[in-house]
Amino acid sequence: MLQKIQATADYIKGKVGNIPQYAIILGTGLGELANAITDKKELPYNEIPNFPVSTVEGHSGKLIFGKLGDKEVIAMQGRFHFYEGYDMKEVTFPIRVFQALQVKYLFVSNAAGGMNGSFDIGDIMLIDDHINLFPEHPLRGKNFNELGTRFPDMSNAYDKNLRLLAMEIAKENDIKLQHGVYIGTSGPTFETPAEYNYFRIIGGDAVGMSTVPEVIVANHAKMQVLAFSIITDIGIIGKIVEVTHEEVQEAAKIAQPKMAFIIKEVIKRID
Ligand SMILES: Nc1nc2ncn(CCNC(CO)CO)c2c(=O)[nH]1
Repeated sequence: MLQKIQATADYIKGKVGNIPQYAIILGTGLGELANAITDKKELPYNEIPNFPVSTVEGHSGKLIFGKLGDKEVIAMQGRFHFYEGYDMKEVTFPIRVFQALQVKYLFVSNAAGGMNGSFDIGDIMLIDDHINLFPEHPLRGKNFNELGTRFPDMSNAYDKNLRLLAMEIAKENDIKLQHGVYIGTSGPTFETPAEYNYFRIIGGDAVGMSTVPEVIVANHAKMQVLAFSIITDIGIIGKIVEVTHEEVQEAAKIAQPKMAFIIKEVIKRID
């Protein structure tokens, strides 16, 4: 695995030269932030050795290098999901490549179902913490000490200082910013009413099918992580809420400019 990671990192370095320390994962319907990147260089996933290929509508499948404001960034336009059939090492392979490229900060976005009654569709939820309900763990198996420790600490998986900065920026710019716990599930089915109630009872504020594996590996790699969910539908305990991928994409599009602004401002103010 280490050879594959290094070969992919070397390929990317050969293609784009200097490597930024900021990486962004753009989730469903969240391509807006990519439009804000200037001096772009794009690498389609299918041209990058060892990279999986995204199969989900709304996940175009390319690495974008460029500037967000005056900071160099790497953006993943399209991510890999466990439900597509990739194993957790494949789902998180891009994070290992970012680690090999010396990326220090990972910004993650996703579309998620709201479970907190105070949320509205289109809200942005700053992720404070997660509950991992995936059936497979990205760190299961042999641990490579050069990648990280066997038993990583997860007490600050969503970096507190970055979260405080994001909240400060949202307040300064009158952007409503919810916050809460993200529940990561395998999908591809949306949750049943009983699962929905279970997720809420165990402390979830939003539910989705991504983010948790990437954040675990990013913490293993000692990256600082900041993550947001765009709330695309709101379930209410006891009320059946029908969800479609099209509605998810539509709702995400509405909220993404605000999320893009916050991430851009956070990157601008770091260091
Ligand atoms: N209720 C609910 N609403 C959601 N909106 C987005 N997602 C994340 C899943 N996203 C999939 C399907 O849109 C595409 O990756 C979910 C979810 O899992 N549950």
